[in-house]
Amino acid sequence: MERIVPIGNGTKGAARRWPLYGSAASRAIERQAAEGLPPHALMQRAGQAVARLARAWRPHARRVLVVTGGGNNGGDGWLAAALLQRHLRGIPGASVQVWPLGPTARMPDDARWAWAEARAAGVDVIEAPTPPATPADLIIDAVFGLGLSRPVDGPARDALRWLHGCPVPTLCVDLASGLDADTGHWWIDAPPQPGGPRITLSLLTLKSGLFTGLGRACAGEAIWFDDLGVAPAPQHAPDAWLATPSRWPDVPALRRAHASHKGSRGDVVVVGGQLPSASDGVGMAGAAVLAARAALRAGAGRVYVGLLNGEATLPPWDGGQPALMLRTAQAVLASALPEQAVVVAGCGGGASMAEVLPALLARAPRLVLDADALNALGPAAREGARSPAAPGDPWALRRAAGWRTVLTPHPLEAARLLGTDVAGVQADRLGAARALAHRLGATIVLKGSGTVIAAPDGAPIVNASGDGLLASAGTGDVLAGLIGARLAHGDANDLPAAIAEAVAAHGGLTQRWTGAWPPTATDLLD
Ligand SMILES: NC(=O)C1=CN([C@@H]2O[C@H](COP(=O)(O)OP(=O)(O)OC[C@H]3O[C@@H](n4cnc5c(N)ncnc54)[C@H](O)[C@@H]3O)[C@@H](O)[C@H]2O)[C@@H](O)CC1
Ligand SMILES: Nc1ncnc2c1ncn2[C@@H]1O[C@H](COP(=O)(O)OP(=O)(O)O)[C@@H](O)[C@H]1O
Repeated sequence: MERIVPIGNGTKGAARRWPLYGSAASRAIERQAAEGLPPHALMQRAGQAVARLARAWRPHARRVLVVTGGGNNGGDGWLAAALLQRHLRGIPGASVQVWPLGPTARMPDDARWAWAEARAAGVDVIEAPTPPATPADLIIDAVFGLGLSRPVDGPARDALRWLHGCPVPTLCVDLASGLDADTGHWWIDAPPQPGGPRITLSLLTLKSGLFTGLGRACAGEAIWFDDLGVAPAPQHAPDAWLATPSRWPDVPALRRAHASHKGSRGDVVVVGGQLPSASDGVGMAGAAVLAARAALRAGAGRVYVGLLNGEATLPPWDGGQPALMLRTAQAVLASALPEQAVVVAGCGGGASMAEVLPALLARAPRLVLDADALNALGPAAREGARSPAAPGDPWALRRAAGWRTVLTPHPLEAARLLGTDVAGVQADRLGAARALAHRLGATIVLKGSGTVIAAPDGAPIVNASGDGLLASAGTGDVLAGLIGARLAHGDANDLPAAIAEAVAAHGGLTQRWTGAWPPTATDLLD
């Protein structure tokens, strides 16, 4: 059994990728494993793992309530109840109660066997439609796991609303009941915020839905994993990969590179940051400066900022980071920077972004598109790869030339590109990122809790670092700058993996934060 998140303090430790599986692949792995094992072996291992973690997490819990459903997730709960009952037997005041939601008569074989074990162990079964009045020190949520793929209503919904709002430490078996294993969609019409401390133990496989969408919000403070002694066969391809942690930027390696110079670290140019004009008074230069500062902080050799709106007066320098080279976007376009540097375009670009975007698409072999550059993408991008491509279609030209295009949308920007809404994107973030990657032949970084990095080929990567402290203006600009710096460092043959390093490092910035006040985007770069 291993703890997967939160990532330990050794964030610079060995990078490890975990395979993530959806429900179909998990079931296939389970079927194949079960064929080679004695009856009920997997459920026995699952129940043992649940009981072991429950005891380790809450060693002083005396009154345990196990809430079970009618499938094998419930079966895991029944067996854990049997084992905890044996462990607590004879301790004054100790009790293990099971509250089954719905009839136990039609349970699958494994679960029926576990139910019989629990009855034989003498667990107390609550036969009531309403939650037990007896207080518990620990709740085990074993209602739904892989088997949930539609909204929960009726008595089950009421019970789950009670369970999730309960201020009692709760261990979720496989998944918090209500969470979709594939997507991280939440199937209950009540907020997924846990009422008390909570952890989740994923069994057999790590499910994709645990790490993106509402997965992390529902799973609690830690996600544990027990593979039940099963190694998936190679034919079971992962649906995604969990990336944790990042070794980049590798400060010791930069220190050791005695023969290096600023040119060998690579150049980044940020094009964006609309300066306020006399007519509209709207300025967003700070976003471009944040991206540029992030690129510089992460070790890019030279960082330029091309600010938009030539009518306005260009600030002479950035007082916080005078090493940045400020100029107008027109000056950038008049130079060879689009060809030579990694171009990060869009941060704070506003409506002016549309004026420079066509030139950047046509000239920049390494291009990161964020924010207003995404909003300025024309119908060619929305329609995606056309066959045959219209003459001059920049996307077709970029694909043909093997140029690198990275898009970093947040869910609303992704929704605009896909012609859907935020709910549509969030309901299946892996699917949305894959769809955009296919459509554009580009690498997509779909931001949010469990950022998804998807290329046109291969399984997406899901980022495990970061938390709610990132939810403030400007942190996305910082990410765009970090991705720019990572690409400028070279050695990005595996583009999604290189981007995942930058995304993981970005999330790691909040992990280091110890201040009493939440950090601003600038604080993250101190
Ligand atoms: N069989 C085994 O040996 C193993 C089983 N495992 C456990 O088994 C789980 C999967 O078991 P199942 O496939 O039986 O699925 P679940 O137990 O997750 O769910 C199936 C049950 O939920 C009910 N249900 C589904 N959607 C509902 C809705 N919207 N409203 C009300 N009821 C609903 C179904 O009628 C059925 O009773 C895994 O998540 C895991 O916890 C794992 O421990 C691996 C080993
Ligand atoms: N709850 C969260 N958990 C993890 N990461 C988050 C969370 N909220 C925001 N982020 C991250 O913060 C960044 C916000 O980016 P974005 O929405 O573009 O903001 P802005 O445009 O203001 O900079 C993204 O990298 C996103 O993944």
